Amino acid sequence: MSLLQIHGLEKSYGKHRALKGIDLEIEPGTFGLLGPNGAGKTTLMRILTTLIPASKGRIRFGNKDWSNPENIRPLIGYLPQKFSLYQQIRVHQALLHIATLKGVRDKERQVRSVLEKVNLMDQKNKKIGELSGGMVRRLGIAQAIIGDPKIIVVDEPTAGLDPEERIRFRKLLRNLGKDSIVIISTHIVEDIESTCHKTAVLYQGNVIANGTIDEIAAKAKGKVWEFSLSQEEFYRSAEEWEVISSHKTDQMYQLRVLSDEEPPNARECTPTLEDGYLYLMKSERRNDR
Ligand SMILES: Nc1ncnc2c1ncn2[C@@H]1O[C@H](COP(=O)(O)OP(=O)(O)OP(=O)(O)O)[C@@H](O)[C@H]1O
Repeated sequence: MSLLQIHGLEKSYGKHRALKGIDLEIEPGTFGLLGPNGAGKTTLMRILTTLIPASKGRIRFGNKDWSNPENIRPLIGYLPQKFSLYQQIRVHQALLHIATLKGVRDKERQVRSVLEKVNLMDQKNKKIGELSGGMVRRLGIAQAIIGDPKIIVVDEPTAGLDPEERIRFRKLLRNLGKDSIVIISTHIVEDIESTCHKTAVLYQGNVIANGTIDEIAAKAKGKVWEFSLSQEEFYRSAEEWEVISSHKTDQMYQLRVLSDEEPPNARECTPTLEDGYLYLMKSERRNDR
């Protein structure tokens, strides 16, 4: 399957430059877009899904080019962050309607197949208003994958889901990545870690890192430490550290911190994606000052 190639992509809203020259090559599989609020993730996804045009730059997939959005739309499936459909319509009926809008042939078979993929067969006669939040997200994926799009774009996939639904939904995204490009945009690091092969980190309209999960995690190599403090020490000195997490064991507090220098009595840790991401953010913010 082809690569999705993004070159020199820029987007300005008036004077504000939301994307400042994005270069990315995305291969089949699950790909993460990670970044804080305002980094430009939604803007990039809206351009990818042809909802808005870029100000500059080029996107290509095989011999198809985004300068002609009509040709691109059948390639794309999109699950926006705030997805909803009429509450009174039944699941099966809603999907048939979407299949019609997408001009899909063999609608009944397609709808059956997507219902099976997202595990909603048992709910097919339920009204949308009767579904749980997790089921609505899965219905969102079902409508996105009708018509077999080659590129599936998912915004904040697990926002508002309970832990069990979150796990189920991540598994579904991994499965979709077996035969399409799945782009997942989020600021929830765990979603990317448990779903994606590769990820790009966006910050203020630029890609500041791009690589495998291990490569991004390794950005914090030699900077992540664990050590214990008594309760008294914890209250006195925790503020001095850039704490990633802390938990209490008996009378002690165990801290995981980011630090360029080795703290006293600390043990160096293998960085996770979250550590790498936090270190990248810390470095960028230091440069902004
Ligand atoms: N329609 C618009 N008009 C003006 N500025 C906009 C518009 N849409 C986005 N922006 C600005 O562009 C920047 C990037 O926004 P974008 O929504 O793409 O970021 P994001 O990474 O998706 O953030 P979030 O996680 O908060 O959705 C922000 O500074 C935002 O205020």
